[in-house]
Amino acid sequence: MLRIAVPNKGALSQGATDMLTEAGYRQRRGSRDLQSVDAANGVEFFYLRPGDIATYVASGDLDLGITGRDLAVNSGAEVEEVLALGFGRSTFRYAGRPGETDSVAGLDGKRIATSYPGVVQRDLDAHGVKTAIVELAGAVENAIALGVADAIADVVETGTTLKQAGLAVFGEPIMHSEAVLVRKAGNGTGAAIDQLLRRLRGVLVARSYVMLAYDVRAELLEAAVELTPGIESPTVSPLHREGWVAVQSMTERADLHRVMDALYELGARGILASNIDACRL
Ligand SMILES: Nc1ncnc2c1ncn2[C@@H]1O[C@H](COP(=O)(O)OP(=O)(O)OP(=O)(O)O)[C@@H](O)[C@H]1O
Ligand SMILES: O=P(O)(O)OC[C@H]1O[C@H](OP(=O)(O)OP(=O)(O)O)[C@H](O)[C@@H]1O
Ligand SMILES: [Mg+2]
Repeated sequence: MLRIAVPNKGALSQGATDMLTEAGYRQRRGSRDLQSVDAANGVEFFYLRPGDIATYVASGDLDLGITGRDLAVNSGAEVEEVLALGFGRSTFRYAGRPGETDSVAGLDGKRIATSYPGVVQRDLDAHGVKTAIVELAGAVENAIALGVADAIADVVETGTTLKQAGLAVFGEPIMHSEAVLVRKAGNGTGAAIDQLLRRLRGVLVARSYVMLAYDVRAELLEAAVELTPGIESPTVSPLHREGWVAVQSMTERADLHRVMDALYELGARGILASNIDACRL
């Protein structure tokens, strides 16, 4: 059986469970279950704290894990990314009181509070700055006002928490993160892992593409296909109406309305977009 670690709670938990469910895997029934078996697919899931997952996977006890890229780096565990999963996106940034601590060089000799000391130390070393790290479990934005640190480094998603604390980001983003599938560094794959990867890639494609169908006069086909090249090649079928063809092509969701408008202006009609529920490419 393939053994896979999944976040048991927190910012990545629901996204991970949703993605595995869409990929056809049976997930745990209750939010307190620590393990579940999907016998039909030959997979056992272990629900662990997201920050611990890279450590379990690096030890070789579990084959794969879903965690945050920032959490994996922070752990220092020897894992490698197999697939980026497109949810749980965040940036990791320095922040301080505007006008007080507002540059990375200015951190020298100061105190920085964070829940991700591994990520921060790596970045401070790269900048050649010596800064005392104050490790806190959370609500790091309070650390400056409460006098335990001069600056912070934390996950920023919308920026609302920083704004409410009167803090501003400075320096370049330390890292961009999202949920990732990891395996022990140097481990190969096998048929079972390859099948899981195909399923997860199928979910990513189904989420980011739609199936676009339209009718167009045959002489406009080449111009239309330039707008909708698809992934491999569009399907073109004859229409009963003389001189017209029907086209089907996978189109990126993010681009959908621009492409539909351009097709309409070109002369295409009956332009329909539909969701893809699942796919294997
Ligand atoms: N708004 C957010 N807050 C926290 N983490 C986020 C957010 N958006 C995305 N993430 C990502 O989620 C992961 C952190 O999840 P985790 O469950 O450890 O944090 P949490 O939801 O703050 O839980 P806890 O407070 O119990 O630690 C990181 O990979 C982080 O980049
Ligand atoms: O940019 P924003 O959208 O405001 O999101 C980022 C905030 O969310 C997280 O905190 P969380 O709610 O997990 O609390 P914690 O600090 O106690 O972990 C993170 O640590 C930031 O504080
Ligand atoms: Mg948190």
